[in-house]
Amino acid sequence: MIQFDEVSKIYQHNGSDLRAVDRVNLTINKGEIFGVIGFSGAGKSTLVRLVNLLERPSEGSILVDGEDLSQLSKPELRKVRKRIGMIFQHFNLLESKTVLHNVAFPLIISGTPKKKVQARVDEILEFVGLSDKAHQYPDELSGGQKQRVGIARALATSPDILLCDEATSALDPETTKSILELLKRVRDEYNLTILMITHEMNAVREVCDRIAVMESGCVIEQGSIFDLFSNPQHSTTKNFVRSVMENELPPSILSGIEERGGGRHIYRLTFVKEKASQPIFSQVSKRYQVEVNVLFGQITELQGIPFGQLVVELQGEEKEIFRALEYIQRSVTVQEVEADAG
Ligand SMILES: Nc1ncnc2c1ncn2[C@@H]1O[C@H](COP(=O)(O)OP(=O)(O)OP(=O)(O)O)[C@@H](O)[C@H]1O
Repeated sequence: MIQFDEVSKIYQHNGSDLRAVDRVNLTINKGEIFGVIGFSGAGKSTLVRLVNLLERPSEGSILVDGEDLSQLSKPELRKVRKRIGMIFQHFNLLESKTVLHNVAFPLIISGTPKKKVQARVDEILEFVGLSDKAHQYPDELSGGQKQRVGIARALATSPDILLCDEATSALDPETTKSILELLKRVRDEYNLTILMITHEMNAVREVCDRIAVMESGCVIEQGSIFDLFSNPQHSTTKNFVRSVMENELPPSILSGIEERGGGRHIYRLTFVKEKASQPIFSQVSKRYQVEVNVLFGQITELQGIPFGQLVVELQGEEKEIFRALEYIQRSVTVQEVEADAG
């Protein structure tokens, strides 16, 4: 478990304080894949580097499995760092060493006996699917293969925590997918806690259990993937969600309705799991004197679970519309669209 308690990192910039990380509170549970998303400069890299004390907090404390690493002596810290692996956007491999040597490196410097090194490297290269590349050099590998080496190296010392700093940002979408699947397998098979930072909403959507959104050093919103995708509160979160799911009513449709005038009863319905495929509208039309006009919608998957959003206009007498709404609300989340239509 990783706990951030009122953590700030303050740099000096042109003689004044720059709060790269600003009073952050976060709890990342054991075995969880936790994503931190934010635009460039939001403070994500600084946040992740605070976990293994590549940066020291200026204020607050970070507990790793209940232990405040900033209180440890240097030898103690070296020991603890073996429990925290890290992978990077540009892989940071030793170019003059083979794949085998790159993965063995953290084991060798921590004094692991030679026989054990060989066995562990074999095992971990097999896990990441690179057994046949053991004697090749990084520049003979694709980006995805290099990141697999990065992951193998990070896992060599059997850590409990894996920190991922924009691990898929240099990769094409297909390779990104395969690396994210590998990270999921890492969590599932080794029960690691994974903290990944990224500016790609697609990456967090694929693998994360929960996410935090950062802006100007602060965590502005956090929650489960479902919470943040179905009901983002902050405008920055809405922008990220929009980058992977068109969930706003297109202006052309909205202005068409406005031109027709009269009262508008437009709602966004969010369907999750099995409810995404329920024939709810035929039920509504049968039970109430209401017409359901679907304006816009899509069904997608979040972590393999159906997730849909529909924007509908309900037409009929006010009283009937409200009764119909009450019925719909028993199955799905309903929001009025006017609030975020602009
Ligand atoms: N060593 C440093 N000294 C001074 N300022 C720094 C230092 N490291 C980061 N910063 C500043 O802290 C802020 C947050 O930077 P950080 O790299 O953590 O953001 P980020 O969200 O990871 O962005 P990116 O994705 O572009 O790396 C930025 O304004 C950056 O310029």
